[in-house]
Amino acid sequence: MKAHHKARVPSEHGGKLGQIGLKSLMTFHVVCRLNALTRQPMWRNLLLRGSACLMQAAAPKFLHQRPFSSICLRALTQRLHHRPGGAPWFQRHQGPAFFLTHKGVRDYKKDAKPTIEFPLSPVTVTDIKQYLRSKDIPFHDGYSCLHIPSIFVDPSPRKDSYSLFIDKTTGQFLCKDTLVEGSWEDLQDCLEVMQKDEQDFLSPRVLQDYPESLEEQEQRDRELREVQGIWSSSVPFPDLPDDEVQLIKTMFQITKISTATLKKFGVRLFKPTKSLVFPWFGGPDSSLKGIKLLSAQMTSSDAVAYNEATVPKSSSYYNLFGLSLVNRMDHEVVVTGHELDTLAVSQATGLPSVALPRGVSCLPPVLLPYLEQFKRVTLWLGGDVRSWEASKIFSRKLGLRRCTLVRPGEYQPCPVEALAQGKNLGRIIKASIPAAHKSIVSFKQLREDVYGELVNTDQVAGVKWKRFPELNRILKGHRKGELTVFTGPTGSGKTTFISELALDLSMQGVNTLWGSFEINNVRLAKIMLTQFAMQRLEENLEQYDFWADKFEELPLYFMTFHGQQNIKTVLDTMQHAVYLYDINHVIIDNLQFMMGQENLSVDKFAVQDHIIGVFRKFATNSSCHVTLIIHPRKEEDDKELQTASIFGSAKASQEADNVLILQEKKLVTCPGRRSLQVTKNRFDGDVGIFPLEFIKSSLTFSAPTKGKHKLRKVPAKSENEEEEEDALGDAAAASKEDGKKKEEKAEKVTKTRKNK
Ligand SMILES: Nc1ncnc2c1ncn2[C@@H]1O[C@H](COP(=O)(O)OP(=O)(O)OP(=O)(O)O)[C@@H](O)[C@H]1O
Repeated sequence: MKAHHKARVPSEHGGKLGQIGLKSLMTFHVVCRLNALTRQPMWRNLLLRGSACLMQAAAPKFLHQRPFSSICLRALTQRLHHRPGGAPWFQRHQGPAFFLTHKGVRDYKKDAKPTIEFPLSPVTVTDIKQYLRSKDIPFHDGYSCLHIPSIFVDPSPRKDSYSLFIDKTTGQFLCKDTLVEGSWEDLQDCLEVMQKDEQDFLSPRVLQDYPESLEEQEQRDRELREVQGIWSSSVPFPDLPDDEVQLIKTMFQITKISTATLKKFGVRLFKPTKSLVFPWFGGPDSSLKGIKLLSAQMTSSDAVAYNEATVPKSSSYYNLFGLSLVNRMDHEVVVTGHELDTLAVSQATGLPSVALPRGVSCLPPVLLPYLEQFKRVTLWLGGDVRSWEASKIFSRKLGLRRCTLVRPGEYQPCPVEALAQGKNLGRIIKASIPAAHKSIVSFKQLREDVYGELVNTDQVAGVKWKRFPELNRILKGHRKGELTVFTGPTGSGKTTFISELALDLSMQGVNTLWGSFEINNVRLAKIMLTQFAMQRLEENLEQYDFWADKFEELPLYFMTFHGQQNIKTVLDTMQHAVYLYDINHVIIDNLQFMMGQENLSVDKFAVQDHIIGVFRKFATNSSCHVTLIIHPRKEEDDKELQTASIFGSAKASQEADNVLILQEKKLVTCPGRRSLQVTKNRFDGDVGIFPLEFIKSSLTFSAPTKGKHKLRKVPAKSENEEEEEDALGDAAAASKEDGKKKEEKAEKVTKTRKNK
């Protein structure tokens, strides 16, 4: 059971399910409108407003280079399978609009891809409250939302129902009675219309009843059929023969979960793939909105590895599993990171429990209204450091004062494991610690944290790169809350390298936000997709859809800024993305382009220092890693870059936790020889350098193995070059122990060579 949590991360592309017969499920790509906990889309015409934009990799405009307005801000949260030759996304959204008549024409679109706006000037909770007061609208100040009486239901029969929730951070609203939702501006519009026409309420039909396009309808129907098809051919546990139930329970290592619990939560078995089926019931009629399938597989170390797949796809699967069993009067809930954990908590404690749809990777704000009723929320997301970090971040969204956290550890694994080990789950929950912490703490309060860091050193060191083992040896991993400064000579491949570095992390579930100020997002996507597919897709166009579909699955988001930007706008957008998508890594490429050229002539160092300070603060406060690409000072042809070569004052390297330099060996006759040098590593001090081999066809930099590297350099190199490369190779291999020494050796060799 050790690998239990690691195993929970859904396999990159659906894993086993895809291979063993659920092909249609895995390749099922639709434009869907089934975010049915909340979805009755009422989206304002996004193209009317906005400046900058967040965009997910899934957006077809991103992948297919369609013309689009650069002024909209949208985060596409739905899957979209768009084939070249198909109708461009923007055409599909020219569907019928509904017009409200005040202030001229205002159109509401039935948008098949719900988009989340980032307002020009972000709304604050004070603005919302002031506005509500000015309109004489009573409100309750909730944890994450303000609650007001719904304007979409007749107020006369249900006077005290505060069923409309306004997100305090974004202003996004949801009426839980009718499932009408929209932006803060949408709500203001509705209120204005209502008051102008002296109405007590608006019919939700006004905002919902307009036809969707044929294509949208077909896709939706297809998806529903898929959900219903799988559901109806799945068997409820009580209907299965005992020996089969036992077999399945053993397979999933849930022998302690009773059949009664599985029945209570409506879990079924899909026999063709031996998958557990978790239903998503939602909407006012509690109908079936989607399903999650979970398959289990034994690993070589006798642990169980889980693979999961959802319909609709994970980016629009908004099921808080267990919510349908929660009573309106329940004031306490245990939030888990997995459906099986929710079964375990419920069975062992009788407490209401819900599971997050995408585990520890994110808590979408769209779910927050459903958690408002709880006065106490216990977050027990798993048994590893990642779950612990996620619970701290999620508790901020949920409101610190009502949250308590179960600290993972040897004696407190994830709930289903705790149940298997015969632990007292009720006691563990009772012992959970308050999320709100005072700013002055004693060692007594810290000692558990310190102990946790000592026993989980590997997890604390962060996410390991799969393509850059040498970097793992030096930096130990990619950690939240750090600032990395990356530099290298002009045109040396900084963007290309960081693109692969970030891609590697996002393939391991690190939610990533790109701010590419120099090259446009289509070019960037092309580079990343090529690196992802590890081949020239130009020559294999028939494979494009295959790779694009997989690429869409990555938690990658892009700001659509280009060229000079106001730092506050950039920062607001980053903050917004962190709230919406639990971003863990932001890449700014590059500082000089973002600052713009005109600034450089004023007090460029002061401006740069200010910006670096702002990013540093953001990284720390948002527990988010920021990678900042900075152009070097004027490069000298015959000199390697040093930390001091970073453009500006010393602030960049002082503030940074990590300083990385892409070195280009100018004197080496063979072009393209690059190496990556780590000159600062605040985590454990190890520094070092290792060679990179650029593979042009795949645009990848993945470091060659030492043997391979040596083999390659044999024929056409001079003695000195060989000597130098040996030094670099050795430095890489031994960087764990004595990175500094080897680096010196490499430098010495280079210097000797130059002097000659
Ligand atoms: N090691 C390499 N050898 C040869 N060509 C490379 C190498 N790395 C990247 N390139 C190519 O060099 C070009 C410039 O790369 P890239 O834009 O990543 O550099 P950069 O350092 O970010 O540039 P800039 O200084 O303009 O920001 C691209 O066409 C890329 O494919």
